Amino acid sequence: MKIALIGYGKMGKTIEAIAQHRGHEIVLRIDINSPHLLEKEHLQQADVAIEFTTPETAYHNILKCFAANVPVVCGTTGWLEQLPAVKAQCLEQHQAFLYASNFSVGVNIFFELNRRLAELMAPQGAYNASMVEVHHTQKKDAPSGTAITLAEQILEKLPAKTGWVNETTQDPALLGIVSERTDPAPGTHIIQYDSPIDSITITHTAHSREGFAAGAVTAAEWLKGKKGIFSMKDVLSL
Ligand SMILES: NC(=O)C1=CN([C@@H]2O[C@H](COP(=O)(O)OP(=O)(O)OC[C@H]3O[C@@H](n4cnc5c(N)ncnc54)[C@H](OP(=O)(O)O)[C@@H]3O)[C@@H](O)[C@H]2O)C=CC1
Ligand SMILES: O=C(O)C1=N[C@H](C(=O)O)C[C@H](O)C1
Repeated sequence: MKIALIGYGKMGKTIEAIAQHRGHEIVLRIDINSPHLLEKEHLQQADVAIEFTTPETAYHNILKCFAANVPVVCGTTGWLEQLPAVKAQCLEQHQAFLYASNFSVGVNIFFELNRRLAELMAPQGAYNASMVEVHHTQKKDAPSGTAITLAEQILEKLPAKTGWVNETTQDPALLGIVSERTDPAPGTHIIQYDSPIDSITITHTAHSREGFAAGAVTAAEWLKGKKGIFSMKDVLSL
């Protein structure tokens, strides 16, 4: 498969190594210094584009892929307010788009555990839910995209919580998400349910970026030749 890498930073380089190891060819490496490579005549060399850039640039890059008729796998976080517009454009232009706040198999299983745990906790008024996410100091967004996905799942299942805040809170109606930045930290997410009697904690710890990158390559392999809007739930049949 021919892959265009949009964003050639920590994730772009890890994806390159895994994709090449699996026999794929990287036909374009696009970073902030090579915006001309986002034009149709270059992008259409690729079977699929994998986009890991910045919150400010993801939206524009994805629309460039649609314009070139290239399916796009996107892992950039911190631009969720533009996601509905991207999905609308994808459908209108009959394109293919797969977004995940986290591509690792482990986190996608953790998402299922989180949903089920919140469901079990819904009638248990004695417990208060909270979250901690830990990432490296170069991370631009907080809370992490993964933390927002986890929070949305909890809000869907726990009627006691009506919103989330990116700090500790004494308000029982709010889910507090604490963001810690330290090095090295590829990504840790901790969900806690505390009562006066006991606590339940579930944790996912990434040991490197390999899981995210391998998942993104798997998603690209899966997306090639498809049209529509997809997620890792489709790829992993969860
Ligand atoms: N969904 C998931 O599983 C994961 C998502 N992420 C997310 O992926 C994103 C990237 O992470 P990471 O690789 O660690 O970050 P990096 O900062 O290491 O890489 C981002 C890259 O994007 C480049 N870039 C900036 N603007 C543009 C542009 N307009 N066009 C093309 N490239 C551009 C940057 O170039 P320059 O350095 O020159 O500015 C840099 O090389 C983040 O949003 C992060 O949260 C990260 C890990 C997993
Ligand atoms: O920026 C990162 O590094 C990561 N970002 C994603 C997120 O915001 O959730 C996924 C992973 O946690 C690493």
